[in-house]
Amino acid sequence: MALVGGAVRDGLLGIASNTSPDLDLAIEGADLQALATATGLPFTFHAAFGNATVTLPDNRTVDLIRTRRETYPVAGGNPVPEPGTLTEDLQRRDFGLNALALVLEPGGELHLLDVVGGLPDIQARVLRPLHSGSFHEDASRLVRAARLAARLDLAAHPDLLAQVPDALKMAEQTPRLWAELRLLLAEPRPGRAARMLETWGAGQLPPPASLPLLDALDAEKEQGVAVNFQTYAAALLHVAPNPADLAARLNLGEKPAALLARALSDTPYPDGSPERILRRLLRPDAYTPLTGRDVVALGVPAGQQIGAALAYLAGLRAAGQVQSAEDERAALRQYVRNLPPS
Ligand SMILES: Nc1ccn([C@@H]2O[C@H](COP(=O)(O)OP(=O)(O)OP(=O)(O)O)[C@@H](O)[C@H]2O)c(=O)n1
Ligand SMILES: [Mg+2]
Repeated sequence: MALVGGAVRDGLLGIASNTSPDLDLAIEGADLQALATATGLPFTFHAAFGNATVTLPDNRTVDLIRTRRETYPVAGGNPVPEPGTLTEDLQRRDFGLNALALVLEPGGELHLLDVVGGLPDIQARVLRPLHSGSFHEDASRLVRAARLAARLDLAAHPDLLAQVPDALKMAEQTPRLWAELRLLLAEPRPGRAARMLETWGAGQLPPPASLPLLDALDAEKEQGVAVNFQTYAAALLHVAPNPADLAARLNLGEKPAALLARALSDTPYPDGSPERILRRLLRPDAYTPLTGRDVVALGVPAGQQIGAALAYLAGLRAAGQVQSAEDERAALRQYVRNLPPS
């Protein structure tokens, strides 16, 4: 049994594992459904690969992985697994620094297994694919590389850069690439990850016009503003040539499009809300229209007249006759003067 993947990588890079809370355990020749059942914890079993994901009481997950070889009958599609040794399992992986294993011997002792020359990659902080067909077979690795490079301050090895055109060629027919692009939006700095892709010659994978927006959201985050996944996704949709198509590809659901519509509306939202964060970026000249309370303060009598006054303002706004809250106040003062005496 061996600990593999992100936890080993992050440990060797000296990064606290809270950036990668999920553990991957590779196990040779065992029935992982039986093993997961024996833990007494809730789990899901992935029959195609013989893997099981166990959920710990604190909600972290442990992936139990049956060690395997992989072949790609159709490039871009899912690999076909065959049972294999731990060594073979490490060799099928994406990058040198993700292919290290901390082996737990039956006697309890631990040792680090490096069958792909991953340790020098850790030292050089470099992302290196394990063979020259890596991105052709699985183009999603390009986006994984950008996510990791942005998160962990890693550089691209020349072997990676050489394969960028292969990944771009295969992008359309690699559903997993779009799933990784969705994950990119959940990274700590999605704008930085998108810029990595751009630097590597793959700036077209996210809609290119989105890069300044993603940068701006990263900058907000840097300032301590809470910018969530939905906000990044909405920004991406705003500039996508075909938003519905992109939302479907990235499996974004309805929420980001709905958030975008609210951000672009005139409805007031509290400071610091996703709607306001986006509105400030997408419509820098937008202002907060007057509300019922403002209207009462300006002398419109409570009751039905408030709705009528707000509708009057909405009409002016739609006609482009007011451009600021001050314009609205001025228009409303006029409106109040012209009200019939009650
Ligand atoms: N297309 C992929 C996806 C995953 N892996 C391997 O599976 C491991 C676990 O994958 P995942 O949990 O997605 O990524 P981590 O590297 O663990 O990074 P993190 O969880 O921190 O994002 C990776 O390290 C890598 O060895 C791979 O080789 N090719
Ligand atoms: Mg992981």
